Amino acid sequence: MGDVPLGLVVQPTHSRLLQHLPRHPIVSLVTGLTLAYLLYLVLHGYTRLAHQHRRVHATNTELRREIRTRSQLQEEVEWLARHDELTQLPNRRLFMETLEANATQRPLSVLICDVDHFKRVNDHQGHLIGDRYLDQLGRTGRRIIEPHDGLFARYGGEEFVACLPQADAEQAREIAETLRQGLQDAELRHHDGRILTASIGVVTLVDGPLDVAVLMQAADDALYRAKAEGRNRVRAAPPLTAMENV
Ligand SMILES: Nc1nc2c(ncn2[C@@H]2O[C@H](COP(=O)(O)OP(=O)(O)OP(=O)(O)O)[C@@H](O)[C@H]2O)c(=O)[nH]1
Repeated sequence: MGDVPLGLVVQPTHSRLLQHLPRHPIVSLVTGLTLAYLLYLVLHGYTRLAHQHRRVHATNTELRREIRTRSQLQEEVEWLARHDELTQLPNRRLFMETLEANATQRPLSVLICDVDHFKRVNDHQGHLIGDRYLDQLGRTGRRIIEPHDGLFARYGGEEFVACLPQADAEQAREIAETLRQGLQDAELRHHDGRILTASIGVVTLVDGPLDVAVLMQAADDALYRAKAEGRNRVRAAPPLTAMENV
């Protein structure tokens, strides 16, 4: 007191301390265990969720890959339905569809081109060389026909066809002659050194409705004449008008 500082010392007695210990240690234990269990549940749930998330992600990736593969296959199937695998050219089906799509175009010309004595190539040089020749003839034909807004297609075997919307009889004949010359200039040779050639039949629908069978028959007749008259030449059918085309 006065200048002497006043100090206060608290010293609980042993019995007092015992009074503040939990009265029910079992309650504390259960609470602790419950909390630990809840923590375990939370952690376990989180781990399971993370695992499921990874699985869903992997399944999604796999699904996306599968969809990509299927749509590529689908595109391939659709392409093959309208193209020739050997030459990559449009096939007969696409050619026919193109004709139908141009049903109202006048004039509308068609060429049929048949390789001369092609059997000899297969017989003397083998089918593989024959295939390679068809491929090269296809490329040449495409290069010549497409700039005229035409479609060059493989009709089957060693026969090719071209659809030339808007080409009149004179133009179609000129294009056919360019094609014949171009195929010859490709310089594909028979076993004896002779150059491989082709014969071409041409027809033009001038007016009247399109009858595909009539048009193709007329082109075929012209081709037959080209063959009969010595091959390696172009022959044109008389232009088809409404009168002839019925
Ligand atoms: N290598 C090969 N040959 C084919 C293919 N398609 C058809 N050919 C062959 O083409 C030949 C056609 O022969 P032909 O119809 O007798 O006609 P050509 O020998 O060309 O005689 P002409 O038409 O009368 O000038 C056959 O030998 C067929 O096997 C093909 O995809 N690849």
